[in-house]
Amino acid sequence: MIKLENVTKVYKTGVRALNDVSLDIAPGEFVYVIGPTGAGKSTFIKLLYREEVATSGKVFVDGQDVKKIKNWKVPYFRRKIGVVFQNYRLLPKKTVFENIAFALEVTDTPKVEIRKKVRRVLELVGLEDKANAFPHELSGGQQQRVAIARAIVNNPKVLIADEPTGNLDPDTSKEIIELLEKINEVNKTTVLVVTHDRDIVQKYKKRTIRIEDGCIKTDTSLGGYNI
Ligand SMILES: Nc1ncnc2c1ncn2[C@@H]1O[C@H](COP(=O)(O)OP(=O)(O)OP(=O)(O)O)[C@@H](O)[C@H]1O
Repeated sequence: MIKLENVTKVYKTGVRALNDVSLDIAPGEFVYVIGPTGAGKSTFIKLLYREEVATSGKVFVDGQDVKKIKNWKVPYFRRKIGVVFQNYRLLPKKTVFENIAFALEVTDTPKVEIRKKVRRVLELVGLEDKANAFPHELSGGQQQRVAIARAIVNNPKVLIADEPTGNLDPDTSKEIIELLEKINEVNKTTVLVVTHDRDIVQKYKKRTIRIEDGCIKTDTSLGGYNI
C-alpha cells in the first residue's frame, strides 16, 4: 500500500530530513512511526499525502507514484488518505455533523447519502449522540473522535495519525488508539500512527518503525527492537 524507494528529502534550507529511506507497508497493516523530535517523521507522512515531494527516490501510495500525480489530481488522490492531527483541526463554527459532512460535500455526494455516511461513522467512533454539538462543547478525546470520523468518512485506504494522543491523558489516549485499531480491523484500512508515547507502542505491540536522523533505525517487522 505504501512503498518508499531510496527516498531523500532535502528542504530548501539544506536540511536533510530523510536520507535514502526504503520501506514497504502492506495493505491492512497497522504501523507505529516513532523517533526523537526532528527525526523526519512528519516529513515522511507529508510525502505520503503530497504535502511535500521527495528530492530523490520514489514514493508509491496504492501503486501510484506520488510525484507523478498532476497538481489538479492531488485533491482526488488525497481522498485515498485520511489524516488526523494532534490538535484535531475541527471547524469551530460547524457542528460535529457539519464538520464530518464537509469532507463529503466537496465530493458532490448526494445529501441523503451524506447523512447515512455521517451517521455510520459517528456510530463507529461512538458519538451518535453528539451530531449537533459544537467542537468547544466536547472533550479533547471526543474532538479527536470527530476528527477521526471526518478522516474516515470517505473510506480512505490509508489513515495517518500524526501524534493523535499528544494532547490527551493516558486513559483517553488508550481509547483513541483502540478506536484506530478498530478501524484497522473493521474497515481493513492501513493505519500509520506517529507517536512519542512509549507506553502505547509497548502496550499495543504492532509493527514499529523508528526513524532517527532521517534514517530508519529499526523496524520490528525486520527483527528490530521497539524502543
Ligand atoms: N518546511 C521545512 N523547511 C525546512 N526544514 C524543515 C521543514 N520541515 C521540517 N524541517 C526540518 O526537517 C527535519 C525533520 O523534521 P520533521 O518535522 O519531519 O521531524 P519530526 O520527526 O516530525 O519531528 P517532531 O517529532 O518534532 O514533530 C527537522 O530538522 C526540521 O527542522
